Amino acid sequence: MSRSASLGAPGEARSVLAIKPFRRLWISLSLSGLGDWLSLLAMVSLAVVLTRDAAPAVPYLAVSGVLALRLLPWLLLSAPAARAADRLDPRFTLVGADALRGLLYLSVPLVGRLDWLLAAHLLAEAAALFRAPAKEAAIGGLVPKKRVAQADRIALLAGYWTAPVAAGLFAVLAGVGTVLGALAPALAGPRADLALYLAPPVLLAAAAIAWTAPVQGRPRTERPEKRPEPAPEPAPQQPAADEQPTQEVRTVEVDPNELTAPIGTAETLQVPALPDPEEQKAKEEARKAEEAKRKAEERARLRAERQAAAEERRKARRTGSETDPLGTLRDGFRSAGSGALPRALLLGMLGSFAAGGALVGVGRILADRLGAGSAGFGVLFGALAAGAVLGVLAGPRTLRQFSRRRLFGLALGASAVALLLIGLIPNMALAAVLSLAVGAGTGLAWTIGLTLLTQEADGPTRPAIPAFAYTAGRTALFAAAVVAPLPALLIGDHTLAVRELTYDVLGSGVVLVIAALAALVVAVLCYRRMNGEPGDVPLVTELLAALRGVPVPGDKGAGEQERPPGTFIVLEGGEGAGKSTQVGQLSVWLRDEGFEVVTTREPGSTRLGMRLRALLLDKEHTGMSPRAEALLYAADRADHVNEVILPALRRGAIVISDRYVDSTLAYQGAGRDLPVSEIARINDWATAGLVPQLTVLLDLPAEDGLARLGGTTDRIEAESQEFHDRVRRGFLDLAERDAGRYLVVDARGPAEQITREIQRRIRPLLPDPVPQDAEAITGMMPVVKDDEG
Ligand SMILES: Nc1ncnc2c1ncn2[C@@H]1O[C@H](COP(=O)(O)OP(=O)(O)OP(=O)(O)O)[C@@H](O)[C@H]1O
Ligand SMILES: Cc1cn([C@H]2C[C@H](O)[C@@H](COP(=O)(O)O)O2)c(=O)[nH]c1=O
Repeated sequence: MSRSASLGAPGEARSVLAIKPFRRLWISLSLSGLGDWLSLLAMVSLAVVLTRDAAPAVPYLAVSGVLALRLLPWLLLSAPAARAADRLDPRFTLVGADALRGLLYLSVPLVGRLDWLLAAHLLAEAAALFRAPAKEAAIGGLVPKKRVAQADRIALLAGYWTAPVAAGLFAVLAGVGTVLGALAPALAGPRADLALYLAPPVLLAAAAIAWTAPVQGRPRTERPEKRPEPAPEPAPQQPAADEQPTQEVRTVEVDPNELTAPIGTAETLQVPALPDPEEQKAKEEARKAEEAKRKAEERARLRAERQAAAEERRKARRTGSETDPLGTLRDGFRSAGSGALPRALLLGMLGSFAAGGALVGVGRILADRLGAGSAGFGVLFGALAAGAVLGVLAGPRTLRQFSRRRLFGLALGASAVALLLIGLIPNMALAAVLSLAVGAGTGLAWTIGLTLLTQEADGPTRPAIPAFAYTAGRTALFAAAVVAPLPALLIGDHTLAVRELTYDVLGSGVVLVIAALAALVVAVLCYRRMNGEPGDVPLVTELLAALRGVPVPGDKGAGEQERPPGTFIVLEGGEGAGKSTQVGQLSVWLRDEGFEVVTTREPGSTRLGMRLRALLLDKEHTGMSPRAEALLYAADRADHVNEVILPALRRGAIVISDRYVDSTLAYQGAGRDLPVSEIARINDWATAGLVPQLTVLLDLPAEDGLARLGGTTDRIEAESQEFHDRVRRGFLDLAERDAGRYLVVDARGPAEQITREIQRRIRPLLPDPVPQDAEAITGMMPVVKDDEG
């Protein structure tokens, strides 16, 4: 199955990053992302360090508070912040927000008090909310319109590849700080931890680079959408007030024709001096009237453009995870969460993020209990983030031949088991390795889940799915991280002693065990929902075959041959039922979805078939013996399967055939009154047992279908009304006997409605999503940071 190229393909990323001004902005965004992660780690760590000597409950509450301050402002204040940021200059906003955050985070270890830590963290988080719309505006001003989507995605990636890097740096510096503290007591203490001072310079560097990036210096609300046509004659006078660019636009190194730019100067008429004052006055008045009219038109055009731009922004807001997370969640649950499969996918994805969130929430305290302090937290966090990135990247390539749905459930289960072991075995090295596994399972499940969820969604709601999933995932992760320290506090730490053996029961460990068990239940539920039907190939058989890269033996539906990987769909029905119409509609839809689709029909889709078709339908052969007729149709089919259908299915294509075996069973069996079982046997042999996964029967009274055809009739169409009635009943009998394989549709309805009904039935049969595209979708992996995702 072929799929369209992904936005995130490396070649495309390179081509967007080749735009120098954007590259500079991207470096700034990446540093800002790095600073985000570093500051989160530093604040959580410092909160624990500063409260070490307080009552035992305080460190837990402090960690919970720090994490809550990352979640709540984003959830509740993003929309008003975005509205305010729309009025600000994007460059100043980017620079100001990062510089302010840098200074705030620098002040926190210097002041060294929990109350200031929380206040500064809140202010910094609030400042960060202004960055998302500014970033959006900046990107729009730096790259050609057609590249904006790619640039957005690449900017988003900056938000999560930086996570493991930040955690690694944090762990190393925290380790170095510990060693220095041991060597020189003056360098010990909460304020001396080097890792706490890393975020500020990184954020300040991000601000400095954003300052030098040629970001278009105008608020988003004032950015015109289109470059105007140059005026035919340059005007000597000033344009009207609302035509003036609000600020000078800096030159950027991209194709100027593709960029947005300010409205140009107004056009005026050159008026030659005339000797006759009356005539001159009349001409002057006409010129003024003309000019007033032109200005009014220009103003109306500008107003319409602004309204359209504002409307576009409002629409974007509705799905904007960064600018309206609450709205995104509300709309997303409504559109993506209906149906058993989407619900199971969402439950699994959010469950695994919540489990990962629990690890983030108790990670710092757990690392302390395991004697690894800030460095240990950095390692746990880094392993979790690196695992998630690996899971996302490897997801599409993992066990390509294995069912994605089963793999989704298995990835969730593996992640839950790894978390369970972290909770049960209090060992830092093991916890680090297992955190990597938790992250990888979560990342893998995320990739698969998001792709399946997108595939399940209806066309119009589809584009909003990644933003929704990202917002929901991030909310689940942070909500779990905020809550997790609280039960850990209630449970407390205990030591169990059985003779000489002791076992440390850590409150944070118990929380992880509880989270893991909940995640395991979710994994089992999802696996059962995803696992297809009874009679499917057993899991172990499929897994072993996928690991060895060989076809699955004994797969359901295999006849004399192994079942090819593609999908075989047949449309059946009487004359004029609308089969060709629906084949056309379905192929357009599926090609749009990125699948390779082969449409075909019987009789007459091969060279031999064309000759057979001519023989069969030619009225010259009226009275042909029914057995000869059945055999000729079977002969056409044998050639058709061999030449067209099987090769396409082996390539993994979706084959949609207009008529197949059931037509012979209905026409020659019921219509000509031949024994249906004998015809079935002949056809089974002719097709080597190839049975479609789905047969759509378009059911229509025979006279209605024949009336639709009009014009001349062929040998079969010209048969009596009774013959066609028997054919119709023949089809309905077949459908009744094999209901699982059939979809019977009332073909009297409008064609569009029929298409939708068939689409609903086909969707679950579609092949598992294939890698390349999944990468485009999974660029939305939720991350713990805020604005770049
Ligand atoms: N749902 C529908 N409602 C009304 N007219 C329809 C509908 N679907 C198709 N038609 C019209 O009916 C005629 C026959 O449609 P179509 O060729 O798709 O049917 P068919 O089943 O492939 O016919 P045949 O049996 O000849 O292969 C065409 O003119 C088509 O535009
Ligand atoms: C496959 C098949 C077809 N027929 C009949 C049904 C139709 O009258 C023609 C095919 O023409 P269409 O308009 O292209 O559908 O052939 C049949 O009698 N038996 C068959 O197996």
